[in-house]
Amino acid sequence: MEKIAVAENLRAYYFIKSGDKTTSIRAVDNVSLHFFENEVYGIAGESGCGKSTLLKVLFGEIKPPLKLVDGEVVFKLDGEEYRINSMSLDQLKKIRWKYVSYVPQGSMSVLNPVRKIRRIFLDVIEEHTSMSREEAFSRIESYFEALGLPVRVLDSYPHQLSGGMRQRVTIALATVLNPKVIFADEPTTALDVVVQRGVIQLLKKIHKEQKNTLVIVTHDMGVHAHLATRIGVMYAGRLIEEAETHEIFKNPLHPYTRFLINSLPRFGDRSRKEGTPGSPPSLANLPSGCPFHPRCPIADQICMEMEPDLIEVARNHKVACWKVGVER
Ligand SMILES: Nc1ncnc2c1ncn2[C@@H]1O[C@H](COP(=O)(O)OP(=O)(O)OP(=O)(O)O)[C@@H](O)[C@H]1O
Repeated sequence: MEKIAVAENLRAYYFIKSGDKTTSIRAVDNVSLHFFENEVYGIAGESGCGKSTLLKVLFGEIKPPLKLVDGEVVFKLDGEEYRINSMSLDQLKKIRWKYVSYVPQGSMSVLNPVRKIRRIFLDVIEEHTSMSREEAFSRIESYFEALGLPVRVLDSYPHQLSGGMRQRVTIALATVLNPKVIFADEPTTALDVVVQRGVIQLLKKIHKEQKNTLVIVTHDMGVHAHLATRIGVMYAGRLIEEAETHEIFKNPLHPYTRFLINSLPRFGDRSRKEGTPGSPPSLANLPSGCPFHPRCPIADQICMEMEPDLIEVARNHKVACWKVGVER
């Protein structure tokens, strides 16, 4: 399988000024990963672990107070290399939508409230292709039909749609030009379970037909189980475990990953699920050693003192934990 994007040693911090003091929030800290062509890569972890920030860095959307302190992201698109963190906004615009697209958290932010949906699609197609207006209209309608979305939605304004339909329209918009890579940030959050299922089916359908790379951020391990080929688990701005999805669920090695999986409700099990005790640390003031140690049931002295590296402990299975192989 070919790699379509490689990120090395990413460090991205928010620098917050208050008086003459500047606090750095280390939202992404030394993250290296890659994505293959035609895979679904799931980024998991609780709220505040740095998932959305990582997605922004991967997409090249870095604005103050966020700053890329170290590392770079390289995409390989149609045989050309793109070092996106050193590209100008104009250069980035040329690859966005057509090659790399982004579904941000909250579907309203990308849908212009004063334009009908058809017009919003037309704007994107006209800006990024040389299609005639007629071709664009027919492309939009046939894409809606292919995705099983009602064509009448095209004549609505965003606020006239339900939250679930808006989210599906946002996903359709991000994929209408058949991009090679799609980044989706919490696409199912804040939707009820039935609507969530529709959004997951839509993402699956698009991925199956377009064979692009989908990178999906969600705290919901159930969504990852349904969609992802591989999963990277984030904690305190770091990648702490990465493996193929079936391996993560069958053999989770990091105690944090086990917590995430154990807190998933199981079919037919009505017992109350235990969440992970405690909450993630402040990224402005991390504990010493392994950042998970204050919440970890198996932490010992070394975990309090030294941070473990992310290492490959089995084929395609990486974990950052001192205790792996010592105690399960
Ligand atoms: N614009 C910002 N300015 C300052 N700090 C920020 C900003 N955006 C995010 N942060 C901080 O960066 C850290 C990581 O946030 P991020 O949104 O990346 O996490 P997340 O895992 O995606 O969580 P969520 O699902 O809640 O968005 C958090 O501590 C958050 O408070």
